[in-house]
Parts: sequence; C-alpha cells; structure tokens
Amino acid sequence: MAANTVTNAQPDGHNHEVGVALLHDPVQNKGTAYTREERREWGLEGLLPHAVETLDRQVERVLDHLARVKDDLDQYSYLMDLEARNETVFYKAIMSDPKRFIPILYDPTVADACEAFGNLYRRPRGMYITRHMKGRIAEVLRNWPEKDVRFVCVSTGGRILGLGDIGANGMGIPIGKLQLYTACAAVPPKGLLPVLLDIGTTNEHLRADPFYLGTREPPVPEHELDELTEEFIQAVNEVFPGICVHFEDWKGTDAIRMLDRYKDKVLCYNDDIQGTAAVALAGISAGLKQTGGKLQDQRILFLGAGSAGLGISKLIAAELQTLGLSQDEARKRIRLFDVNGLIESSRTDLTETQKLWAQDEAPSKNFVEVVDRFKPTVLIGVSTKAGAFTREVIETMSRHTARPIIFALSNPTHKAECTAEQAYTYSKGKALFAAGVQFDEFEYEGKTFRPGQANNFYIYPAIGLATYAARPRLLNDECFIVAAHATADQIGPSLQAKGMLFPSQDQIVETEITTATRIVEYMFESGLATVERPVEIRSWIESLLYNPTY
Ligand SMILES: NC(=O)C1=CN([C@@H]2O[C@H](COP(=O)(O)OP(=O)(O)OC[C@H]3O[C@@H](n4cnc5c(N)ncnc54)[C@H](OP(=O)(O)O)[C@@H]3O)[C@@H](O)[C@H]2O)C=CC1
Ligand SMILES: CC(=O)C(=O)O
Ligand SMILES: [Mg+2]
Repeated sequence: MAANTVTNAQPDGHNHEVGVALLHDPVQNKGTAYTREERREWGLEGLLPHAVETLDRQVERVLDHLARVKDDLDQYSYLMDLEARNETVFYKAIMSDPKRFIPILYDPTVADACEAFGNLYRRPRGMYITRHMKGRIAEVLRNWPEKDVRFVCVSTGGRILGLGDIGANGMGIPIGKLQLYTACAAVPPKGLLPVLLDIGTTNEHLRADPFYLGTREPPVPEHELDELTEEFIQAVNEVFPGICVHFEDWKGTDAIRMLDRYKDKVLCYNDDIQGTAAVALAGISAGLKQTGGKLQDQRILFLGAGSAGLGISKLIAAELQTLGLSQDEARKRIRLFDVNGLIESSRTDLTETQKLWAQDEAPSKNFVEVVDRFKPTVLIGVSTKAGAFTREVIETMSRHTARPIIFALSNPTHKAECTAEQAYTYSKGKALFAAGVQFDEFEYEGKTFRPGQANNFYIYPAIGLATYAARPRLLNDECFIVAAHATADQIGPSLQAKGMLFPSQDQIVETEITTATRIVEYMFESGLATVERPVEIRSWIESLLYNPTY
C-alpha cells in the first residue's frame, strides 16, 4: 500500500509526522528497507540507521535471531512483536518455513501463550466483544479499521485446546488460527479478524488473577449467550458483508448448538467439528491405503464425545453412506465413550446429538472392556484426557487388529491420549499413529516410525482459501469431505512407503492450494460459489494469493 493512502502526507514540511506514522503502521512499515528517496520524501531521515536493506536481509536477521532463542514461548513473543512492527517481514519469515513455525505460532506453543496471556500481554490485537456491549455490537465492530474483512475467527475461550475454559486468555487461538490461513494457504492477512467473545469464564482461578484481562464474571446463561451470539452474527454480516464466521474452541455443547443454528443460514463453519472431522477422515483414508482395508469394514471407537468426537463421527457416517451403507449401518460402525462411560441407549444423560450414536448394548464404564468387546480397528482420542490410551488399551486393541490405527488428537502435547513412543511400543510396532501435535520420529526394533500430525490445520486454511476465492453462499459438510479426500490423495506412494498419514509439511502451502482447488471446483459444481467461474481454477486461485513483498 502506498504511504499516502492512509497518511496525510504534506510535502510542505510536515512529513516528519508521516515518517513516524509509517514506522508504527505494521502493514505499511518497511523499516530498514526504505530507500534513500523514500526516507527523504516521507520524513524518515534520521529515524532509521544508515543501511538500506532488502526484505530478504531483514528476514535473515529474524531467522538468525530466532535460531539463538531457545525457549519456544520467547520465540512466540518475538514473532508477535515482529508482526506488530512489520507484517511483511513477519509473514515472509514464517512462510519461508511454515513447518518450523507452525508449532510456535500455533499448537503446542500457543497453549503456553494462552495460559500466560495476562502476563505476556503487550498490545491489543483483534477485537474483544463483551457481554456488556450487547445492543451495540455492530457499532463496536465499526471501530475495526479494516473495512473489507473476509473472515472472523471467534472463540469464547470456553474450551481452548484441552485446557478447558480459560476465558479471554483464549485470544491466542483466534490469532494463531488466522495466522495459519496465511502461513499455510497464503490467504491475504488484511481481511482476517480475530475475535474473543468475552462471555465470562467458569475459571475461578483466572477470575481471581490480578493480571486477568477478561470480564471477571461467570459465563452468561445459555439463553443470553444465544442472544449475544445472534447479535454478533447479525452484526458481523451487517458491518462486513460477505464475511465467513469461523467458530473455534467454544465449549463443546455451545459449539454444536451454534453450528446447527447457523450453518444453513450464514457463511460459517466450526473448525473443531468440521475441520477436525475432515483431517481425521483424511488420516483414516491414508491409513487404510497402507493396510489395504476399506472404510466400510472398520470399527471406530472414540474416547471423548464432544464437538470433535461427534463431528468426526458425523462425517465418517456421511462418507460411509456415500459408499452405500444405510445411516443405521454407518452408525453401527462407530462407538463413543465419554467421561461417564460408553454412549449406549440406556444412558439418561446424553445430549440430542449424542443420542444418535447410542446403540442398544450393555453399559460400561470400563474403556478397556469396551475395547475388548467392540474390537476397534480405529481408535480416536478427543477426550482431553492425557495418557488415557494406556498400555492395556493399546495391547487389547492390538490383540484384535493387525494394524491398529490410533489417533491421539487431544492438544496440546501434555493432553495427548498417548505419545508416539507409547503407541508404537505398546502395539509392538503395528500401529499407524497420529497425534494433534507433531511427535518426533521413533525407532523401534530397528525400524523408523514417522508419526502423523492429525491437526485441522491441514484443512481449515484450505477451506479459508477456497472461501476467499469462490465466496460461497454457505459451507456444507460436502466441502469438508472434498477437503479430506483432496488431502488424503496428496499422500503418494513415496510418502505411503514411509508410513505417512498426512502430506509433508515442507510443501504445506502447495498442498493446501491443491486442496482449495478441489473445494472450489466442488463449490462451482454444486452452485455454492457466487463469483464467476474462471477458465482455469488453480491458476486463478494462485493469482489471488498473498505474497509478502514491499
Ligand atoms: N487435533 C485436532 O485437530 C483437534 C484436537 N482437538 C482436541 O480434542 C479435545 C476435545 O475437543 P472437543 O471435542 O472440542 O471438546 P469437548 O469438551 O467438546 O469434548 C470433550 C469430550 O471428552 C469427554 N471427556 C472428558 N474427560 C474424559 C475422560 N476422562 N474420559 C473420557 N472422556 C472424557 C467429555 O465428556 P463430558 O462432556 O461428559 O465431560 C467430552 O465428551 C481437545 O483436547 C482438543 O484440543 C479438538 C479439535 C481439533
Ligand atoms: C487443533 C484444535 O483446533 C484444537 O485442539 O482445538
Ligand atoms: Mg480448536
């Protein structure tokens, strides 16, 4: 953006104000890359050291600095400060090696950043909409300086990763999720708005913390949350027409209720329900290519029956129906087990969504017993219960299944249901394993195992890019099934031979563009897209990508 588009340049002697304003505007700031002419023209002389540098040299300095910072949370803080100073250098640096920076900006380091949010806080980023703004949300949203906002990622902080309700401390999640739209799929950052819907928190420890920055009240009752959310949804659509609402890390029951309410009305999706479902389906499909199994022959057991578990179950059942099974037959291949035991029809504590998965069978509160009885071929942990896939669970599963597929999806690392080492050793090297975080390669009996990272970041940035390009009216489950297939199809024979369940993160941007291309093709074929169909979809998408440059 040219300097004079947002500043009041006065070539008659007031340029010093322009110079300072430029250096404090992260979108326009070029720092040491301002040329001598620009420095003279914009009143920047003397405000910068002598050297005129290229963007590449600026990025080198960032990478050199980060190489010397040992602590991941310190790297996170440095990168957040960099983004607040110079967005171009920030994105150029992280897009130079997304695989290296995903664990810093996002899972697992973002979990530490959220927990320390009140202590680390330096400057505002995104928007905080509180219950006290009820009736005025549209007016408040108009305070956001960018008018062409295309995505809002909104969390209540009610279930941040596996950390539970951390209220306004959860703001790190919408920020990090949106940074990955750009880092993993080159969606332009200009139109991305992180929002923390501050409805209060159940977390008494935080409410008593002097550094806590949110409202110090218990959460609003459900009907008030629904009214507040309704107003928020209407307001974002009024203030930012055509916006896509990305729901992230709400309390499970709130997440499901809001998606049910809005998915057919406004352009929106829930990443924990739909993005996670797609990444799990992609991983299972890739695993079955390696075992030679078919989805319709699998028995899939979940530990955890919240937004992620129910979302994955629904998408797998939808996929099974496309393979010719009836809805009942599809559901019979799936079992869920939550904090109160097996989801079965005699339970009286189930939500309406959970009841869909309740089979007529004996109750059990013993997970190993259910594993022994149901004999799962696929085991998925979405429980937030660290270590729940014990030696006994994995050994029992491995007795009944030649190649157990085990996904320990709970985040961050210390919440995973098992580690890679445990999955491989307890299964005696038979497991195909993935987790929400990236575990290191593991040697077992002379063989190298490469755990996958089953994380929705393989999906939602591609959904974002497809949505950015095709401006669909709505996002339906089929978009996520297409995304799952497109992801799985990118694990070619050489990656399969290495036992990989997900595409390599070395080419994550290429991978997500390919996935987005397939989603956009579907959006045009299904009539969801609202823009004119281009002749060649991929090159058209490529022409829209963000490229960090001055
Ligand atoms: N890898 C990825 O891409 C993703 C990972 N996740 C992770 O999945 C986890 C769950 O997320 P989500 O489903 O949205 O959260 P929810 O809170 O909606 O669901 C959690 C579920 O786990 C159950 N549960 C809690 N404790 C236990 C236990 N000890 N044994 C068995 N079940 C238990 C809960 O039961 P009850 O409700 O009765 O307490 C509930 O059914 C989180 O850690 C999250 O980080 C989520 C999305 C994406
Ligand atoms: C990855 C993610 O969305 C979660 O753990 O909630
Ligand atoms: Mg999430």
